[in-house]
Amino acid sequence: MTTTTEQAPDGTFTISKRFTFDAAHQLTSLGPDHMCARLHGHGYRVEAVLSCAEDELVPPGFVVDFKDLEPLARYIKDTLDHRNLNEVLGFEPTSELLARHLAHWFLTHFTPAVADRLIQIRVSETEKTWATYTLNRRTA
Ligand SMILES: Nc1nc2c(c(=O)[nH]1)N=C([C@H](O)[C@H](O)COP(=O)(O)OP(=O)(O)OP(=O)(O)O)CN2
Repeated sequence: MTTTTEQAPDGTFTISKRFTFDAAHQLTSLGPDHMCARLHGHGYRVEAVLSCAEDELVPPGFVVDFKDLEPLARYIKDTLDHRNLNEVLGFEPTSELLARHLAHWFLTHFTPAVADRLIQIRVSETEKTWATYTLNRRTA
């Protein structure tokens, strides 16, 4: 039987979109004995995660149109892709701090209709690792 809106369980919709870039970095504060203190590169993956309640969906049933996230792709390509992150970011470029940086950029460059739905930015340097920055959203 088809589930109608009235029969649907109470829940929250979440979407995510993945972006990729290649960059070099070194974590100089780790000290010379740590391999990540040496200049090296990663094929980075970034995921933006957005969420809203059912009554906040926009037609035809989107949290946000995936296409509307294109400015984040452009920022990543223009600013981070094929760069040395130590040269373009003003902080030690760990996955965690990069995730927070991208969340801040997202909140300050998207319209509220999109920015208000961001809940997480996730950054991966390798197949096995992810760092997540989760926004502390206050509910009224
Ligand atoms: N919490 C964090 N730990 C580490 C970060 C980070 O951003 N956040 N970054 C690094 C280095 O950049 C390193 O290149 C990646 O670390 P690691 O996963 O240990 O590297 P490997 O792929 O070589 O790991 P193996 O388990 O040996 O395959 C370090 N730590």
